[in-house]
Amino acid sequence: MGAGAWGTALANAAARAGRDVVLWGRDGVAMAEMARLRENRADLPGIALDPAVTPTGDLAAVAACDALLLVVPAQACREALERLAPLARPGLPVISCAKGIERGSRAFMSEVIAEVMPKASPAVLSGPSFASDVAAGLPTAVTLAARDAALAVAVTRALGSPTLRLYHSTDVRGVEIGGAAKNVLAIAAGIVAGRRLGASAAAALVARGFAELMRFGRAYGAKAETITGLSGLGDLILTTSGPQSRNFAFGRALGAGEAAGDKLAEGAFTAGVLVEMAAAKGVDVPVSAAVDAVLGGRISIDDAIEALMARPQRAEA
Ligand SMILES: NC(=O)C1=CN([C@@H]2O[C@H](COP(=O)(O)OP(=O)(O)OC[C@H]3O[C@@H](n4cnc5c(N)ncnc54)[C@H](OP(=O)(O)O)[C@@H]3O)[C@@H](O)[C@H]2O)C=CC1
Ligand SMILES: O=C(CO)COP(=O)(O)O
Repeated sequence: MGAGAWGTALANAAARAGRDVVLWGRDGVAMAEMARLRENRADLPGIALDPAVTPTGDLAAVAACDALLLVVPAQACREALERLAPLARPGLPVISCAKGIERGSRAFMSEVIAEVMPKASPAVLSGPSFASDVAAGLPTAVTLAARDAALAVAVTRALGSPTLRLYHSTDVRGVEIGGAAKNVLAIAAGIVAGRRLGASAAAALVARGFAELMRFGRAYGAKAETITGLSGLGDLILTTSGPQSRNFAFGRALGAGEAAGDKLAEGAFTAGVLVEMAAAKGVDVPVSAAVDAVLGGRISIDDAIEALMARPQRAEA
């Protein structure tokens, strides 16, 4: 469910793993066009759809599947699931591939799934993986987590291929936290690049960003090995590395004083709720808080940088 860049890339990846794939998008006309062209021209131009992928706007075709990959933006997951819920069978594995936390409810995606489809079996797929890389069949490794260990292994087997390697885990919360938080930190890394603060500042940002990701993860029950794994450190490295990341590109435009464009930057939606959740547990997340304050117009970029540098000296932790 979700026929954007990542949904289309995962459809191709699943087909490459030998699955028959239904790719559902909410715009029936666009899906008919995708079926005719055998390409997602808007979000993944130049990549042919695998013959085993069937684009559709018909939700009933989704409900008939053995497993569902939920690949709409985090803030849209609840609405998408509410449309599907009346048609879905009990026990349907629902694998969240979105990277974010729901605003207002402060719910992680597995919690949204459990609320809207209490009889489904939730799982989460996350890790360093640009849609264009996965769609092109470049070697990629991600984590698949489900509280039900057997489900995590089964999905790993169903989606794994010579170019997509999945590691299984039962640390659902840890995998969700890494995917959501790294987007906020990627915006910060982009701002550093856009402001031309230099390679040393960029490295310091990633290291201190990782420290706050660790603290936040610990407070919300993540395992340390998950935060240091593919879905945490791995994805943080990828998305803070350059403008192929939309979150980084969004931050870079902000830092350079340019218009940010209209591509999805999940970190802009997650920053505020992440900072609220950190405050609720007394966790210090200065980089994310600075991003949130800049996005909210409460501080200028230059003042935010100055404030980060002027924080009281402390032991490194
Ligand atoms: N792109 C990437 O490299 C990766 C992305 N992700 C994550 O995957 C998620 C989706 O990202 P991505 O595919 O790249 O984003 P895109 O912007 O490319 O696509 C989002 C898709 O979701 C659809 N959509 C939006 N709102 C709804 C809704 N309420 N109901 C149904 N469909 C909806 C959009 O439809 P419409 O066109 O009609 O608006 C669009 O097809 C994000 O959380 C992202 O962080 C994770 C890993 C890699
Ligand atoms: O999550 C991603 C790669 O793992 C994609 O990052 P962006 O959404 O910043 O492009």
